[in-house]
Amino acid sequence: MSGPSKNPTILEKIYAQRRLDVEQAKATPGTSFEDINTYLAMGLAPKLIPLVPRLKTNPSSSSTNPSLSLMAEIKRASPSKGAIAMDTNPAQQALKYAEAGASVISVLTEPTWFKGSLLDMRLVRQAVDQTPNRPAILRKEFIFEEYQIAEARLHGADTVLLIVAMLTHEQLTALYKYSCSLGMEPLVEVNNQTEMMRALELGAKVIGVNNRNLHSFEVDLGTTTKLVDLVKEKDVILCALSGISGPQDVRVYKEQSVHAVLVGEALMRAQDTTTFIRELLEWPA
Ligand SMILES: O=P(O)(O)OC[C@@H](O)[C@@H](O)c1c[nH]c2ccccc12
Repeated sequence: MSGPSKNPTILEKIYAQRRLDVEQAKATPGTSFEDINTYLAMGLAPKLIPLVPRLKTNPSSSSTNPSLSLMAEIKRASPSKGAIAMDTNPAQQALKYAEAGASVISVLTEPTWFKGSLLDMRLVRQAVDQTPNRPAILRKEFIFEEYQIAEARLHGADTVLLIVAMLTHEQLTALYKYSCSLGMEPLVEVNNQTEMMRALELGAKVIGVNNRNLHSFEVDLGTTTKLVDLVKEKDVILCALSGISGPQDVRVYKEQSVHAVLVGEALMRAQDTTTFIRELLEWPA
């Protein structure tokens, strides 16, 4: 990302803070990059599952009229909404997501604006570990260094988010390769046509279109729709991210052959998570 600007956007602010956080973690005895690599080499990271096949199965995928897959997010708070669900227990919430049929559980690990942590992600992973056909765990984070990817793997992630808008071509390529080398196909996030072209050039197999512009916070569900044609006939799993609140939103994406939706706030606020998920995706009871 370009240097500090006078009126930094929220993405720039988070990025600047995350750089400091990562420097501190790397300088802390016990969590240096060398330590993390040693732990990984010792085989201390929990076993992973591959993202692509997991995204292709959901409670309706064997029916004649299959629905989309769900990436369900654990999100306590956000910079645009403030507190969302401060008292929700991530492990309990994750179990509900798993039992309802989510393919992926996304866990925000950013502490300052999203009030998340690596511990949240680790406990989510432990909670769903023994569930049948467990969901893949996504580290939802602002990633700019290999260190954060190694950390994700050690703490039980199966995949990580890479935000194209935040990374130079060199960074994006290196981080994508590194993540794949650890067995994790990343979710590559784009917000417009130029970014989509970059994701495709990279060879990304799972691409998420963020309907929320991370600089301005504006949400437009049509952002995904506009980019659908660019992945037609390609071996890419296309996911719509952000601002999805009801079955009508999902139905539109289904008609456009979007493969998955990532939902945070609406799930965190739902009174009855299980029923909400079934209705949202129009899955069989
Ligand atoms: O809560 P929503 O509107 O359903 O959105 C979820 C998710 O898409 C959003 O949390 C998100 C998408 N990309 C991100 C990058 C960083 C942090 C958060 C995000």
